[in-house]
Amino acid sequence: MAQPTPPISGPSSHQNVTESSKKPVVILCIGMAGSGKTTLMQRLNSYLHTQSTPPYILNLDPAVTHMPYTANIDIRDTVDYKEVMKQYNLGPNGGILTALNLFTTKFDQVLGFVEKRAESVEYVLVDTPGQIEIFTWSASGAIITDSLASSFPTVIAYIIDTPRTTAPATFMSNMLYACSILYKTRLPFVLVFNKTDVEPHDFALEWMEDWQAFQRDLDARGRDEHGETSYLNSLMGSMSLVLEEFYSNLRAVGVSAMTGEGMRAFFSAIEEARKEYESDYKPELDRLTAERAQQTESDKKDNLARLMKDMTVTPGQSNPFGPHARNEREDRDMDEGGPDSEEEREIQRQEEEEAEAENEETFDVRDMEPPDIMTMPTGRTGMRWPRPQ
Ligand SMILES: Nc1nc2c(ncn2[C@@H]2O[C@H](COP(=O)(O)OP(=O)(O)OP(=O)(O)O)[C@@H](O)[C@H]2O)c(=O)[nH]1
Repeated sequence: MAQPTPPISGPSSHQNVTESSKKPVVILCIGMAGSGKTTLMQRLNSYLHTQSTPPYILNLDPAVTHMPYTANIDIRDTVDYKEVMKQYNLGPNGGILTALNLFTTKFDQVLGFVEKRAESVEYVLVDTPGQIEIFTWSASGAIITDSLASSFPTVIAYIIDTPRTTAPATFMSNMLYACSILYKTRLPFVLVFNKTDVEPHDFALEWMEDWQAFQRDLDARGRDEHGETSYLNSLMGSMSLVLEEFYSNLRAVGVSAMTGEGMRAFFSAIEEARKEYESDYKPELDRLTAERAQQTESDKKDNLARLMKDMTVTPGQSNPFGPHARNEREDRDMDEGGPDSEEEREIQRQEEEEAEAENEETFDVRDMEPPDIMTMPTGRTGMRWPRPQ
């Protein structure tokens, strides 16, 4: 497991930034309901203020009733999820999801605002809906995550309620969920064991580092009356072995949103995750973008080739443009200085004569002196102008 070392000083000390790392790091706070996302957001916000690097804050939870910090952009200012529930006849989860969908349609504008502040902020904090699956398994959640990740170094902070994860089964469920989010987003990941003021997270670190320790604790708690391990325990034991690989790619930190403990370790882990974004995620993103651009270019060429082929007629086929495709004929006429058959030349001559005659008439009429109405002779018709030829 990747263990961050506490930094010498706070986040403002990251002076040796490269050109690309000048962009703010987006920290997406994701976690089960009640894990402490909102409280942690408040703690991170106040910590960053003490470090003189106030963050830019986005709130994507339309149902949050009490927010102990002020968000720069708040979904609740755009969509009222209760009104959405009423209008669309939805339950609370449907209302939250629809509100998020509606907000996502304007997310390019949100990105624009964040980009405007990119030079002046180091961190963008994003709070997500309490119902974790609304964000992690919805199309709008994926669009928001991808949009942020394609514009800024983006890191997932997966927040875990430590006191409620001491049971091996709960721990395993939580880790499997984290694993699914990691594989879905492929973004750098930090496991944040929150509420360490109530329960230190050492047990979790031990379970993650040593699957046998997990197995031991599992066995100690989960034997039946005959002293045998249950099927579920064997399954979890096997899974912990499988998850070793997953753990080895993670950073885990313990924090207390309540007391502020662990903030330096948290930002140190975020900095490592940012580097991982630059070294792993960004090149892959650039490669995919280049690949897509190349694909679009080759699609364009294919379409053009197909179009040209469609316009070229084979003998016996009718062609609305005559014996040659229209553009081909025009090109040929221009290249060769005009039509080559006697008939075509005659047609062209007639056309030129007609055009000339027309021009002359127009010229005559336009260039004549306007008549003096008073001296104009009037005849039976009263009109002698223009002068008859
Ligand atoms: N002791 C302790 N309590 C905490 C800590 N962080 C959060 N809490 C408490 O946990 C409860 C849930 O915290 P929230 O911040 O509302 O959690 P949330 O994940 O935003 O909740 P949802 O909005 O429902 O998803 C609150 O009662 C907090 O006071 C912590 O570090 N230590």
